[in-house]
Amino acid sequence: MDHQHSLMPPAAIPSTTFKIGLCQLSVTADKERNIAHARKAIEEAAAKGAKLVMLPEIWNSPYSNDSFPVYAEDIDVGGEASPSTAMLSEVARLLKITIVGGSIPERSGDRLYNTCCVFDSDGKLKAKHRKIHLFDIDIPGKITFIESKTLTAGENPTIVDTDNHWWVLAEVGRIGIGICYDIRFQELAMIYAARGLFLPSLDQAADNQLYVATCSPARDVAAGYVAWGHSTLVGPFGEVLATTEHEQDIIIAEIDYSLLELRRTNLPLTKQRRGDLYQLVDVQRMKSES
Ligand SMILES: NC(=O)CC(=O)C(=O)O
Repeated sequence: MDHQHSLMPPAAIPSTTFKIGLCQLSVTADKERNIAHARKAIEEAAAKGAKLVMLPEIWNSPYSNDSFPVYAEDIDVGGEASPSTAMLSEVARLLKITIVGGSIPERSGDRLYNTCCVFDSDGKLKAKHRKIHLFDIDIPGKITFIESKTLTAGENPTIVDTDNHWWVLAEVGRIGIGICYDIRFQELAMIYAARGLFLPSLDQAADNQLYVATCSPARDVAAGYVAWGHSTLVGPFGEVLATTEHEQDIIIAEIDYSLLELRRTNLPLTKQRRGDLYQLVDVQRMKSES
């Protein structure tokens, strides 16, 4: 008897759909509470069927230059040095879900980054995206925020290929990661789209024929930086599939790959692009191929 063959899973056709959960979290100065609170929200999203769960930017700490060094964690060391990522890894493994862990302040040597960790359904750290475009802005009379006072910019776009376990019966596809201000730089979404991406947490859904999921902290008017809320899932025609208001909330919505394929067939933008007239250079790919 061919034992290896007998261990093969029964033939199953993976579903083209899966549910995503966007956890619009309230964030406080109490880090332990923030971690427990995020865990509860992830569990709730998974209980509602989400196979991919997303958190907002800086969910374990107030969003301020004073807080980043105090709340920062050494992700590479892990364990007690990084209670936030330890929680994400554990809950991803226990619930068999993929987590795009918003972002937390990361300490690496003498540098700090604004970093998103992605965990697969075995709880393994699949990718770490360090915010590429730092939020250095000055709107007179309204807001000045200079992230580069404390943070260092990341150097790479991040694309994650998630698992496709036969027992899960749905993969959550190829994900491109962007953190907040990264969303404003369309070249990043274009690079992600050019790499055949399914689901970036970035903008420009219709232009690049992608699903786009954005996840914000809940609005807190007493905070130093007041987030907008309104976490949203947008489909490949630019259609808003699910959204919310300012308050804490969990959005559960469906992603369907077959729709993505259909849209790309209906409007074959990739084939019609006039690469002979203009070109977007993927520096990361060029580096890795040279
Ligand atoms: N926090 C950010 O990075 C940016 C932001 O809030 C915005 O682009 O607006």
